[in-house]
Amino acid sequence: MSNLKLPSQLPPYQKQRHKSYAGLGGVNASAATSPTSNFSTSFQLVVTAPTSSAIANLSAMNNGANQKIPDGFTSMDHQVAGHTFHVGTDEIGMLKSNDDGSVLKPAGSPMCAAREIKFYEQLLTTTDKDILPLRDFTAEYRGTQTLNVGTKTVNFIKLRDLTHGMLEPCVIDIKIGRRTWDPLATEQKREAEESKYQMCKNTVGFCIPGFQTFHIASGTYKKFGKEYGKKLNQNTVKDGK
Ligand SMILES: O=P(O)(O)O[C@@H]1[C@@H](OP(=O)(O)O)[C@H](OP(=O)(O)O)[C@H](O)[C@H](OP(=O)(O)O)[C@H]1OP(=O)(O)O
Ligand SMILES: Nc1ncnc2c1ncn2[C@@H]1O[C@H](COP(=O)(O)OP(=O)(O)O)[C@@H](O)[C@H]1O
Repeated sequence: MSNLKLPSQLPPYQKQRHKSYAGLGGVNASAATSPTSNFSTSFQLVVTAPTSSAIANLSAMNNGANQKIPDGFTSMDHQVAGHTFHVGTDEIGMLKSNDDGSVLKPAGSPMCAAREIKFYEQLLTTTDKDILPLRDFTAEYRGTQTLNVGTKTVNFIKLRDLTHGMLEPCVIDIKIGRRTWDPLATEQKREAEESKYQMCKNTVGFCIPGFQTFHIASGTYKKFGKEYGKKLNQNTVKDGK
């Protein structure tokens, strides 16, 4: 019999080992584990849901360039995929709030933002027994926040940082599903999506846009990006090599 015990003060996301879940639309799952704490695995899921025009208007502010990380925020240390913030370029990416440590994700295109926000808002109030279990697989939603970034006004989705409190988090972003394009996607987008991660998506039904591992012996991280993930196949994906 094992005498290993979970520390009672760990937040819920560190107590659970979750399964992955495939939803109706596109699904991204980010998992974070820390090699220096027992049983600390969590998943963050982003499930797309139908659009809403009110939310679409909110995110419509997100067009254009920006050059500066707003005061009170930093770029994310442990981001393994998705859009990243590059000071001096037009690219807007994830931010981390200095006050409560929340992760701020740029709301993106109006349609994607609307779906993502609607999903999180539905999840707060739903009584649907098919949707409720997703709460256990999803980062805590903390609303939206509008920031002035350079000369632009940008809307962000605010989430709890799944790596919060972890000293050396190992993180993986898993994109679930064979089909990663939207029913309303253009032919061009559809073709682009179908040409990526083919060997994984068509066989195991998911792909890995990025991950990082921490090596205790050397005290360093190893990061693997989307170009690495695109080369994985049904065999190599098992070990990530
Ligand atoms: O070009 P890539 O390879 O970075 O593709 C982006 C995707 O990254 P991936 O390679 O699938 O991990 C990326 O996927 P994630 O959001 O990272 O899951 C988006 O699909 C992105 O499209 P959009 O700009 O949000 O409309 C995709 O961008 P587009 O090239 O379609 O504009
Ligand atoms: N709640 C979160 N906590 C910690 N890291 C996160 C969280 N949400 C996203 N990330 C990090 O940001 C990356 C991009 O997030 P994702 O939701 O996939 O964005 P996008 O939809 O732009 O691809 C993930 O790979 C992960 O590293």
